[in-house]
Amino acid sequence: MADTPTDSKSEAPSRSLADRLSTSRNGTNAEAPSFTPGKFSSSSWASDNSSPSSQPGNGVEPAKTDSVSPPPAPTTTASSDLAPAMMDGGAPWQGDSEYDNNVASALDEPEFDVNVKLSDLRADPNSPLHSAIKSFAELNLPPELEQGLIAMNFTRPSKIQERALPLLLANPPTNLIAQSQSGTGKTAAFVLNILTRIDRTLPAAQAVVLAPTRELARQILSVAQTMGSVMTDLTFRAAVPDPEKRGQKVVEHLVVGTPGTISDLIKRRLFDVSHVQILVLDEADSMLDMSGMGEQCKRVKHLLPKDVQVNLFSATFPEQVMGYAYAFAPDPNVITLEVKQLTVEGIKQIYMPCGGDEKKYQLILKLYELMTISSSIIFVARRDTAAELERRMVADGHTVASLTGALDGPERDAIIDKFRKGNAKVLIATNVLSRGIDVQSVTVVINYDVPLTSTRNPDPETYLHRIGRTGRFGRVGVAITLCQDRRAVDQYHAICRHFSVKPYEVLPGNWDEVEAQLKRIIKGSRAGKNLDVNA
Ligand SMILES: Nc1ncnc2c1ncn2[C@@H]1O[C@H](COP(=O)(O)OP(=O)(O)OP(=O)(O)O)[C@@H](O)[C@H]1O
Repeated sequence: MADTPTDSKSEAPSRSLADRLSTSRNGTNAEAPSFTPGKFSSSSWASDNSSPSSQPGNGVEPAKTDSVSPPPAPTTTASSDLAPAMMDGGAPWQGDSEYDNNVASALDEPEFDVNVKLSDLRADPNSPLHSAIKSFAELNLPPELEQGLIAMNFTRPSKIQERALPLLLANPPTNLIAQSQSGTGKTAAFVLNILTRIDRTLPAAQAVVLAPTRELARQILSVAQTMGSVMTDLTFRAAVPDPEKRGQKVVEHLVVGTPGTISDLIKRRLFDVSHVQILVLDEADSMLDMSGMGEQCKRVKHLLPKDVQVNLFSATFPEQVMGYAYAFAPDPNVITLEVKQLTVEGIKQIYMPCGGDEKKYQLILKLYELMTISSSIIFVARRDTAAELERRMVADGHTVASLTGALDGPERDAIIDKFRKGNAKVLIATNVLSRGIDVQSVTVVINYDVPLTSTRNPDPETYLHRIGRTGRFGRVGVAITLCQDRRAVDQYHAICRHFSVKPYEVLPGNWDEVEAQLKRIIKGSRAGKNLDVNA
C-alpha cells in the first residue's frame, strides 16, 4: 500500500506530469483545460469569465411545505467484494474513522474566442448564481460581516444565499432544509447565519457544524475564519481527530467537526453545549444515512439544547433520506430542487469506453498527455486502487499525490493543503474527497471507476458530488468517466438517466479525433452550450 504521499521528484524522469501542467489561476478563477502544450496556448480565463449555466430556478417551498514490466492494471473490484476498510466514503460514508505520442494536433489556434462573464450568469434568472438582489447589504447583515464578505471577494449573493439567508436569519429561529447545486455557495449561507447569531460577549460554544470528513470540516472552518476575520473576540475550533488537542476543553464560539469527535468531546464532558443555539449538518443527506453517520449525528443532536436551530444543507437529498431529514429538523423551511435541475451546466460530462482495466490505465496516461490541466482529481472506488494507480503513475514519470482514509489525519491535512496550494496538481482520491471540497483550480475530474453503492448499484449522488469538485461557482469543468466494460457503460448511463443528462461519448483510439472532440466540448462549455462533438 502506497501510504506515503508521492510527489516523487527523485523518480520523475523526462515526463513529469507536473512539468506539463499549467497552474493557470487568474485571480479567483481557474483556467479551463486546454490541449497539447506548446500547440495550444492557454486561453485567458479572465476573472469573472465562465460559461453560462442554465439551471431552472430553485423552488423555495415556504415553511411546512495507481511499473515496471508490465505490472497489472489497477483493478476495479466490485464493491460488494470489498473489505469495508478498503472503501472510503461514497454510499454509505465510512465516516472520519474515515502512446503513441504522435498527436498531430490541429489545435494551434491561440485561444477560444468565447468568454461569458460571471456577471452574465448572474443576470440569468435560471442560473443558480442569480439573485434578484444586487448586494449582500440588502440582507441587513451586521456591518462587520459585510467587511468579511469583502475579504472573501463576494459582491452579490447566489440564489441559495439570497433565498436561505432571510429564512435563516428570521426570528424566532426556524429549522431549514436547503438544497442547491454543487459549488453555489451553501457554506457562506449557513456561516453568515451563525456569525450573525453568535454573542461574542458570551465565552461559550454557540454553534456546531457537522461535516463528514476532516478535510471538509477544516475547509468550513477556514471560510468562517475569513468571514469573521474582522469580528473581534470571535473564536473557532476544529473538532477533528487530533492527538495534540485530546483532552482540551472546547470553549470556542464556533465548533466545526466530524460527528464522532464531537459526540466524544461532549460525552467526556470536555464540551459544554448548554449555550449551543445552532446545529448545521453540511452534506446532510450522507450525514443522516443510517448505515453511515446517522446514529452519531442523532446522538450529537440529542445532547444539545432542545430549541437548537437545525440547518441541513446538501446538493442532494435523495427521497429515502427526506424522512430522516424532517425528523432531524422538525417543522423546517425547505428549499429543494428537482432532480433534473441538479447538474451544473458548466461541467461537461464525458464518458470513454476503454475495453479493460489495463486500457483504462493507458487511457489515463494519454489524457494527461493530451490535456493541459490546471488541477485535477482522479476518483477511484478503493484505497488499494488509489495506491496502485499512484505507484504506476509515479513509475511512469508523473507527479501525483493520493488521499484516502488509510492515511492518518496529519498526513491527510498535508496532502490536501499541498493540493490546494497547487504544489500537487493531480490528486488520486477515494470518495472521502467526493463531497464539499472546494479547490477552484480543479478543471478536470476523472472517474477512474463509475461510482457504485455498497450494493453495487450505480450511485448518482456520489457521481454528482464527485463531478461537482470542478465547475465551482460558474467556472468551466470537465468530468470524464472511464468505463472498462459494457457493464460499466450501462451503470454510467443509468446515472445519466437519473439526472436526465445526455453525456458526450468519446471513443479512444484515434487520438487526433479524441483531441478534436475534447476541444469541441470545452469550446462548447465556454460558449455555454452543448456542441455536437461528432460534427
Ligand atoms: N456570493 C458569492 N460570490 C462569489 N463567490 C462565491 C459566493 N458564494 C460562494 N462563492 C464561492 O463559490 C465557491 C463554492 O462555494 P461552496 O463551497 O460554499 O459551495 P457549495 O454549494 O457548498 O458546494 P458543494 O455542494 O460542492 O459543497 C467557493 O469558492 C466560494 O468562495
